Amino acid sequence: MVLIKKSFVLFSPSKLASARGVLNRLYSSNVDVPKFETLAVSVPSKNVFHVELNRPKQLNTFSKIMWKELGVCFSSLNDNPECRVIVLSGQGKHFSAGIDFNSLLEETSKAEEFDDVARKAKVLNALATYCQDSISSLELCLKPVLAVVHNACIGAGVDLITAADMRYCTQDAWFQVKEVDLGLAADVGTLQRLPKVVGNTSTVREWCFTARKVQSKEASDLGLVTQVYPDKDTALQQVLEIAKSIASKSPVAVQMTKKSLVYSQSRPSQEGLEHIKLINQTMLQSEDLKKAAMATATKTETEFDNL
Ligand SMILES: CC/C=C\C=C\CC(=O)SCCNC(=O)CCNC(=O)[C@H](O)C(C)(C)COP(=O)(O)OP(=O)(O)OC[C@H]1O[C@@H](n2cnc3c(N)ncnc32)[C@H](O)[C@@H]1OP(=O)(O)O
Repeated sequence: MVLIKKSFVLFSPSKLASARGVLNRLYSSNVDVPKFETLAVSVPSKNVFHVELNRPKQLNTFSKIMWKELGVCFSSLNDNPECRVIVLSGQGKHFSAGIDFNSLLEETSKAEEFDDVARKAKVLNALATYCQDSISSLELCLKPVLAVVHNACIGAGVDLITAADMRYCTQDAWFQVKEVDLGLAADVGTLQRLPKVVGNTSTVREWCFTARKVQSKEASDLGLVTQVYPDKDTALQQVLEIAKSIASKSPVAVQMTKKSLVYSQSRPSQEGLEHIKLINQTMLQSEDLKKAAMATATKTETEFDNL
């Protein structure tokens, strides 16, 4: 039960959730919200979009259509001026149980239609590209992506969250780079991004070579997640507050910050510095700089136009 001090009214969590749902629909009805079969997209607060993996019965496993829709979703949110920040979570019992085994078998068996190794390889290369592009769409999207993980986050789930900007989780969350147990080397981003996210190659290699479960505390201690919350509702509420704070800032500043961070993460500092100079020779002329500087100097609030 939650006490709302001003009116001394007691609201049950279910009433609060339903009030949140109403607000959610209110914002969603006024803006352009993409619709998908495997994802649920809503707008819980101004300029904040919430993308939920929406295959709860299948434990949010990655099917062919979900790979596709993730790419389309993040690309369309990148282009949507109303969207300034994205919260990513999963519906149902688990965040994600990784790739859908049935879909993996179906797609890899397409290579068997050919006798020749080069033709088979071309089919499998195209499959990896399809999945890689889906995951990379989070990184290419200029709007910060805040992932909220609960319970299991396995295989492709880890690929997905390591392409997000920030990660948060619940106490019951656990992570597993499971691919070696399936006789695979992970190939859609974990091996490239996880060592950079965590910054500890020895431990990351242990996770990848042993496929052991990494519990939320270890994930937090190692920096895979920024914060551990007691449960999913609390996690979503708190992360939404962080998202709202980001959404209130200049979208020019936020998006160019992401562009520069992503560009610089695998390049020498000097190249990153040249890159941001080129960006800012334009962006320093934006009205956002004047507005933000004035608001800071006068200790007032300001609003920025969508970008
Ligand atoms: C080009 C390639 C690109 C990407 C490659 C990515 C590789 C990966 O993602 S590797 C990881 C693959 N995933 C797994 O190995 C997860 C296996 N599942 C589990 O460990 C568990 O099921 C669980 C996720 C921990 C959930 O446990 P629990 O809550 O106890 O539920 P279960 O009873 O075990 O499962 C319920 C139901 O779901 C089926 N299922 C589970 N995982 C998958 C899956 N990945 N694909 C398809 N189906 C899955 C499970 O078999 C059960 O089915 P029933 O019919 O109800 O028995």
